[in-house]
Amino acid sequence: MIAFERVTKRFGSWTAVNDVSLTVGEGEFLVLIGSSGSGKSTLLRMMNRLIVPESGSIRVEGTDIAALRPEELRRRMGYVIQSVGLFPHWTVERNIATVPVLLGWPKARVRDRVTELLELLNLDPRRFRSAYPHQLSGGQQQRVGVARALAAEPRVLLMDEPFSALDPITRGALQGELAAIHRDTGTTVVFVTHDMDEALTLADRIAVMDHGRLVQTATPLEILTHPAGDVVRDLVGREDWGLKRLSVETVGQRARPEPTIPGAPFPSAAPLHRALSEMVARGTDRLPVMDEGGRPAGVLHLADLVRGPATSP
Ligand SMILES: Nc1ncnc2c1ncn2[C@@H]1O[C@H](COP(=O)(O)OP(=O)(O)OP(=O)(O)O)[C@@H](O)[C@H]1O
Repeated sequence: MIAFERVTKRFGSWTAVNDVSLTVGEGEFLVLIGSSGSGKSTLLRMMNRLIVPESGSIRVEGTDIAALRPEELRRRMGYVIQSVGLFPHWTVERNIATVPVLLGWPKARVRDRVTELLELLNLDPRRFRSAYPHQLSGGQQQRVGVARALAAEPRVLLMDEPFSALDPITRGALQGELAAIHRDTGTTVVFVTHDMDEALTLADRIAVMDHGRLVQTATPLEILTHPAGDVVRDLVGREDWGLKRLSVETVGQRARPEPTIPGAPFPSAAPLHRALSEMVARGTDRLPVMDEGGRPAGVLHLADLVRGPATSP
């Protein structure tokens, strides 16, 4: 879907991105992570030609983007940034409709799409359609920003620290909404963050950057169990490594196929660290598990949380 081959970008004598090769698969959720100044945003902005590399090639769906007009490329890619960047004198509806209007969609189709997106992002269309950005909370503005980026059904969504200015509750809610949108639409997502918990929650694969170089690209579980070096180890953090380890596997992956037991059933899709918290809260060492259809799906034992692949902080 997106292929970087030996891409380098310099600003004067500073090499912001250094000889990076990276492939993002169709429908993949790739998270770029690294310390401040490591080159994440520069790498992301090269995907929609906001920044042009010195050398190397970037192909999107097989086409070298150097051969495409930037506007054409950007209309095919949604882009969400931390500061949202909504047009202040436009209503929510007009903000979301920006690209569909540019593309000449009929009015009724634009209106239906805005309604659909507001509902998808949990914003009541009756209340928010005609509101102006300054009348919205930060979380609501960010939801509108995501809706706007999705408006013309882009195949790629580029997101640069989109939720980092939000409080933890709103941030968690938006992460959940984004994960659902990704699952339901199959949109390819490239997401920049410096928060490892956010990366572990959202990513199919995590690409770790350090001083302009790509130091590891791997699944969340591999990043945790086989970090490529101290840079990755430090990003993961050594203190609550065990809880992070539990956050990348689901209850369903560890539950035993046993007849269910009394008690409120716990969802099999939930991460294991939530099950641990639930056991502590309930004062129990076993939880009945249910699948997405509400059917019994075995029992999770406390002992199941400490078995599994070898660990490596
Ligand atoms: N337009 C520019 N002119 C000069 N230097 C730049 C420019 N843009 C980025 N840089 C430099 O390139 C390096 C990488 O910047 P980039 O924004 O990609 O980092 P980042 O990993 O996204 O950082 P952060 O997490 O702080 O946003 C930094 O040292 C930055 O100062």
